[in-house]
Amino acid sequence: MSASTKRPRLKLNLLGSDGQRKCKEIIERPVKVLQIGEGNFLRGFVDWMLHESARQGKFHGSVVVTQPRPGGKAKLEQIKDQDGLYTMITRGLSQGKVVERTEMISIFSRCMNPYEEWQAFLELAELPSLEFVISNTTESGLKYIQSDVVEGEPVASFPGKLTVFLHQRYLRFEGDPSRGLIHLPCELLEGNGDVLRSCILRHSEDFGYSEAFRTWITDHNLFLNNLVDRIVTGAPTKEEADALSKRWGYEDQLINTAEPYHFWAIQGDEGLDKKLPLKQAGLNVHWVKDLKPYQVRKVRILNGAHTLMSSLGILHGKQHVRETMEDSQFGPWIREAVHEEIVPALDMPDHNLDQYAEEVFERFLNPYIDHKLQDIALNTIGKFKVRVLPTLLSYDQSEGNWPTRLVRGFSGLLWLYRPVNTSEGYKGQRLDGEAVLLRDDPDVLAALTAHWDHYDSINRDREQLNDRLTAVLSDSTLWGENLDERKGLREALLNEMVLLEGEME
Ligand SMILES: NC(=O)c1ccc[n+]([C@@H]2O[C@H](COP(=O)([O-])OP(=O)(O)OC[C@H]3O[C@@H](n4cnc5c(N)ncnc54)[C@H](O)[C@@H]3O)[C@@H](O)[C@H]2O)c1
Ligand SMILES: O=P(O)(O)OC[C@@H](O)[C@@H](O)[C@H](O)[C@H](O)CO
Repeated sequence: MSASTKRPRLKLNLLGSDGQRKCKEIIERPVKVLQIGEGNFLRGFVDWMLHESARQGKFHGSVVVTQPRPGGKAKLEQIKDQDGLYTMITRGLSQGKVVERTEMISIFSRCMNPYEEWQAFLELAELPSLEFVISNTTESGLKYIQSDVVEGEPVASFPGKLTVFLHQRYLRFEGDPSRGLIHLPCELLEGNGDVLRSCILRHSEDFGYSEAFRTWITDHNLFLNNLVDRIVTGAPTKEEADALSKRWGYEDQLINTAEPYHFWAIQGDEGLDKKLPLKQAGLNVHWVKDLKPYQVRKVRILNGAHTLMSSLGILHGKQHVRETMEDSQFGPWIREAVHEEIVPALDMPDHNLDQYAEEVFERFLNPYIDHKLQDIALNTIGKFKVRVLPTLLSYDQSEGNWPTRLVRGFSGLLWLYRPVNTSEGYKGQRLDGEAVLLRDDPDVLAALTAHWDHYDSINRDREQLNDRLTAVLSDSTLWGENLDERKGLREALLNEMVLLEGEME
């Protein structure tokens, strides 16, 4: 048995009288939030924010945390086992300076497994103090899955479960308009609030609930579209956790880590900050009238730069974002691509895009995070279509020519994604000849494999390359349109691909 396993588990009674008093003071507050999801992100973002606001005496409530699916109750058990406590480590660069902060988060007053405590879960719906439902169940969790409701049995899906929960509340308070809840689904889907409301309305029809209930849902519950942004990296390495445990004298199995940057844009009335006092607690939370610019800004600049650097970086043997940003050629190239090609194409002068881009670069350079290009490259064709291609196409319209860096990034992606189907999956090739596993939709990879079939990269025939490129660009199932019809694009890409071909060893 290692020394660390002998240390006691984090519990309230290990904190000393002052620590206990501070934590209890928050834990014993009335339940204001039902949280669906116990993952790293919610604990490192929303719960951390609520705790900060509570600590400042602004948010007078606590959170009941529940798990969103029948499997994976382990984390919930761990939270229960630690009296709801966990340590949050914030670290990275902020305005050029290294930040490292450790906080004890004590916002959870109860943990509940709705699949084993269905009745108790429904009883929460009857709490007069309840005001919010917050979730993050990944893109897979926030969707309508047809199901039936059986008295006394839990519904599996998150929206299905919430429908029964809201119906219980509606009945208990006899449709009182003031008892509706504020819903903040944090899943990374455009119009996440609208998606949740429509799932609930659909389930309520399936479950045979009344029209009056549906009116109460629509008129007296708020479903707020919102955009979250923070890189939450979860547990530290085992070695680091052991070292921390030694220093603290107890073991925390729920240590969470995140970057200092945090941003939450919520489409809703600023007056709601009275109920959810996050902005007034100094947190980077914005109540906005129109979420779209924030979404576009994040997807095109942050995610766009990630997608742009991933294929070209992998082709050149790079592993991580920071390493790519620190490279004397790639670093300036990415910065120029963003400032000179992505930002101008957005035409959003009032949104401090260049400043946002600089913040993004600082986040990319976070010395504590090794963000793998391979992970970012997962499903890259679909991501490129949404995160980079619209910029490339709109730049063309406004400037009348093709942006050289985005074209280079696109050619890197096309060069890497010339798949060969092997027994280990579809593989591409780096410039040094090393094989790279390509992780994308099998249909996408099969289509690309067919387009590049029998391509002879040894003899370097420009005409043959031109033919293959024509086939790939014309495949509108990949790009949403026939890109070969875009004047001059194929020629621009062809020139870049010939250069890449020349760099192959
Ligand atoms: N970690 C980050 O930096 C970060 C930043 C912004 C957004 N996000 C998004 O947040 C989501 C969760 O990330 P995380 O870091 O908390 O991961 P995590 O693995 O710690 O948590 C995932 C959570 O989603 C639930 N879940 C997974 N599949 C589900 C399904 N099919 N139905 C219902 N629930 C399901 C899990 O039970 C768990 O509660 C991801 O989709 C990610 O894109 C993460
Ligand atoms: O999470 P993905 O796979 O959709 O995209 C990869 C990254 O661009 C993404 O994880 C960002 O780091 C994140 O969106 C920052 O909030």
